Amino acid sequence: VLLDSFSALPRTEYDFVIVGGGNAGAVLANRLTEYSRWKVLVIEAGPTNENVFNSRVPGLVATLQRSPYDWNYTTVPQPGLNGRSILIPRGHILGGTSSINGQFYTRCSSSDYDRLALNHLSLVLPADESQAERWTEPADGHDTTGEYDPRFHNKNGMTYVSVSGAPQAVDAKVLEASKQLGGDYAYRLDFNSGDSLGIGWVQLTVGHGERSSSATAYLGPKYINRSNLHVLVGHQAVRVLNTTSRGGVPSLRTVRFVKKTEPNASVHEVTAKKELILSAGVIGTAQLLLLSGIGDSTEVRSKGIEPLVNLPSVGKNVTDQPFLALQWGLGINGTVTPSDALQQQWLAQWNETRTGPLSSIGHNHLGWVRIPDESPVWSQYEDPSSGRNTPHIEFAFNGGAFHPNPGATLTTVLIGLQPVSRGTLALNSADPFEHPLLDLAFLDSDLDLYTMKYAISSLRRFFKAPAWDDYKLSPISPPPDEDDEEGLTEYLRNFGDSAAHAVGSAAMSAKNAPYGVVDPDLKLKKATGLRVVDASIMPYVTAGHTQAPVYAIAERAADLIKDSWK
Ligand SMILES: Cc1cc2nc3c(=O)[nH]c(=O)nc-3n(C[C@H](O)[C@H](O)[C@H](O)COP(=O)(O)OP(=O)(O)OC[C@H]3O[C@@H](n4cnc5c(N)ncnc54)[C@H](O)[C@@H]3O)c2cc1C
Repeated sequence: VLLDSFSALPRTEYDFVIVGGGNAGAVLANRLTEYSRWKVLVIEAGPTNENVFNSRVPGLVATLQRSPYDWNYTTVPQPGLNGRSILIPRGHILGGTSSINGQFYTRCSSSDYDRLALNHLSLVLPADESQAERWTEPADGHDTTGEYDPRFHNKNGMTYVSVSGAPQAVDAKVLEASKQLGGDYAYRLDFNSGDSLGIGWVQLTVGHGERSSSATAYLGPKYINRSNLHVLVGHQAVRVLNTTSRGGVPSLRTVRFVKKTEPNASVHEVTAKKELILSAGVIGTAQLLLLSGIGDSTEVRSKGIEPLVNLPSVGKNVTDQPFLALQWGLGINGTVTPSDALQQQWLAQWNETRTGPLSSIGHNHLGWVRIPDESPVWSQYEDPSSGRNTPHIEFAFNGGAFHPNPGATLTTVLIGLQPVSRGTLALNSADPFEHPLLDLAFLDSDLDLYTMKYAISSLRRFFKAPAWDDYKLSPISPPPDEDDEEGLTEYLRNFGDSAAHAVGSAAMSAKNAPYGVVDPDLKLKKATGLRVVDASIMPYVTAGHTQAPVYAIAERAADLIKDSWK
């Protein structure tokens, strides 16, 4: 049941209280209320996703950033980006970041999951993740034979996943170049099969032309209206409280929260009889832990907060992937430049039939490449990837127009998938409404710089395939040549950005490890009553986009929680 005021809550004790109705939180809300005797409350800071039109239309994704549905975080000045501060979006809406993200569905590699599989959190690809997936046909209903491998997909899960339903002229070029070059660029029938290397068709969390988020899938009408589920939107958790009077191991089952629009009005508290679950995301979860005195005791005390659990790893180890967009002009006649009139036409088509360019996101292929084993870089650095089926870099191609003719420009996105730079999240102050200090340490490591340079040169090699000849591609604001090491470094520092895949601020570690925030069963170390389930628990970023791994973690966590209490 969706609620927007504390006074509408019938009780202040629930079996489970989940902070954050985001990508992971919505999964838990659904799975834990499958037991009708368990009463579950979700506290979500953002508004409901219902009737947020731009979140429903896949192709309007860019309009959700810097909107009321985005927390609008900014990093501190990044030395690796020549002192620039960059925007870090996060979903501030039911469904969390799955309601505002790019909708790419990338499971990453099977060895990424093996590496996450510390003891109990044994994620099996695709078993755990596939509970999330509801494979469906693309919006345009085209024949998808040869565009994915049905052996790896599940039609009976929750979140719609489909290949793109809006073809572009550039698609044929990408495939032809892949065929001509082979090797690193060979066609991969399905990069969500556990082996992701090569170039293949994108898979998107889109069903019947609409975004499928954790909110539309796991909190759709037949779930959110369960009488044992209350979803309180517009309320922000500000502190976790210790309810043990006896001293000793803290019991962290009570959470304090306020209505976002009236932060100085009443402060409310609810208690979980069984567990309090933090699913507030890589930024929200770590900030809430620190605000509660859970973190490095000296650091929290310096902000005027009484230390509660000394866990110095809270807010450390934050890992995000560097990103670079490069544009290429086409030296041919007959290209299409998207205009307002075209956009209106596309919108009308979407409104009428849920088809057309806005039923997709502009990227129809992704490429996944490894830095070769014989690269001299490996004599200096350890390979940060989880295994030999795992890429170091990703390319995405956006052809600029959904038309028989190509767009006037081709945009390529490059991502360094396995960064070794590690950042931090720290409190700015004890005020829960002040954004934390977010330092993602982009391009601090020389290996991360090398990886991005490798991505640029690999992309240039791809564009040397004869398939591209008749497009007469010319780079717009191009990076310097390969042999200009310093110029390339400067270019990356001036134009590098975030892929928005941060993880690791409340990382999982082995049970008796002297570092880490949660045990492999995702319970907070040195306390009882509290689990963390979201992207913050990932000690490494998986080699791809992070929503599919978050679904897998949340589904697995739901099973662990059910096993503990049923
Ligand atoms: C712009 C963008 C594009 C992306 N594109 C892709 C993509 O195409 N494919 C992909 O796989 N991944 C993508 N990602 C990453 C991916 O979506 C996220 O890693 C993932 O969804 C995170 O899930 P989560 O459950 O950890 O957090 P979230 O989904 O962010 O959930 C956290 C929830 O907690 C709420 N919250 C936070 N603090 C509080 C508090 N104190 N009290 C109450 N509620 C609180 C938030 O409002 C939010 O709803 C993208 C990310 C961004 C930002």
